[in-house]
Amino acid sequence: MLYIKAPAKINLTLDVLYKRPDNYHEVEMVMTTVDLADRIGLELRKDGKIAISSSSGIVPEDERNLAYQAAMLLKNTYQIEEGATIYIEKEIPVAAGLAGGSSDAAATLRGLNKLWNLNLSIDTLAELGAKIGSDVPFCVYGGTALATGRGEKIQHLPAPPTCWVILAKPKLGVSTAKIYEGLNLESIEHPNTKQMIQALEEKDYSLMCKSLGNVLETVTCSVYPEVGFIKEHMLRFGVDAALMSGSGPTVFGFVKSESRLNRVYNGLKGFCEEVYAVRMLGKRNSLA
Ligand SMILES: C[C@@](CO)(OP(=O)(O)O)[C@H](O)COP(=O)(O)OP(=O)(O)OC[C@H]1O[C@@H](n2ccc(N)nc2=O)[C@H](O)[C@@H]1O
Ligand SMILES: Nc1ncnc2c1ncn2[C@@H]1O[C@H](COP(=O)(O)OP(=O)(O)O)[C@@H](O)[C@H]1O
Repeated sequence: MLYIKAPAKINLTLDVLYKRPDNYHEVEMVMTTVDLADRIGLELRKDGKIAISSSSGIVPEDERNLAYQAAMLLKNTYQIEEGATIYIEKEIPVAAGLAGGSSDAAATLRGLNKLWNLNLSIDTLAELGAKIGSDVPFCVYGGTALATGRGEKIQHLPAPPTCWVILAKPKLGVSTAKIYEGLNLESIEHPNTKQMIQALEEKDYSLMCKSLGNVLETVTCSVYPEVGFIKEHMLRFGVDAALMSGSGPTVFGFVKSESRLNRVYNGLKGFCEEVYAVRMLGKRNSLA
């Protein structure tokens, strides 16, 4: 069995520039991977079938699964006769703004590239990934990047300064499409993407904290007040900065010291079931 790690992402910034004629939004986002990851196991099948099984209980195990779509895309594009059984050990909360499905699809592309001896470059895998979802190309590369277009154009950036990341997910799932739809383009408060990039280049922790911003946050908070409630409490318990990731509902916060990490973690655990304390990953994925 071949195992591939599929890490979650967080959005350090998420800006929307305009709505495109194809109904996607033109975005500008700084994204980075964190050490909260699904594990994808891949096994060769001689019968040509793609089969999915998952530890989650809630993600679909058929053609709706993004890992299944990734496998079929590779199989059809390169006329592969072999198949694969794909085991998904789910650690990343589902529909949480952490790109769990996209990361599973990206890991499947990287893994099957090896299992089926395709020798495709990472850029080719990222290009294919864009056909599955806007976040898949970033997840193919991992690390830290500026994503533009509908999210599929990737420019690599330096890793963020080291710190702890606390993630808290209220008990609800969010539809990304609905949140983008709810955005009022006239009243957007744009984050300072350039300043965030400068913070990464200079490894300036406090500038990174100051530059966090996500235009979807107010939309999700107005539909789900729990998200704002969690963010408020995270800040009150002592994180240096906090923000909702992607379309939500997960909120992340940064701290430097382990003692503060414990205080925030324990405080949040009092009323939120799903809380994680992880490190940024920093490093980009290599080919499997
Ligand atoms: C908001 C973000 C931020 O990283 O992440 P999540 O909250 O999903 O993790 C992404 O833009 C989500 O990317 P992803 O989840 O891959 O989206 P897709 O499957 O491509 O699109 C789902 C739907 O979201 C809307 N969408 C997505 C991307 C984009 N740039 N503009 C959009 O309007 C469209 O309505 C689309 O039909
Ligand atoms: N491998 C997968 N893991 C998680 N969700 C998946 C997967 N494949 C398809 N999905 C579907 O994709 C939707 C979004 O899930 P996910 O990628 O976890 O969230 P987000 O887009 O908020 O980051 C869910 O409704 C889920 O049913």
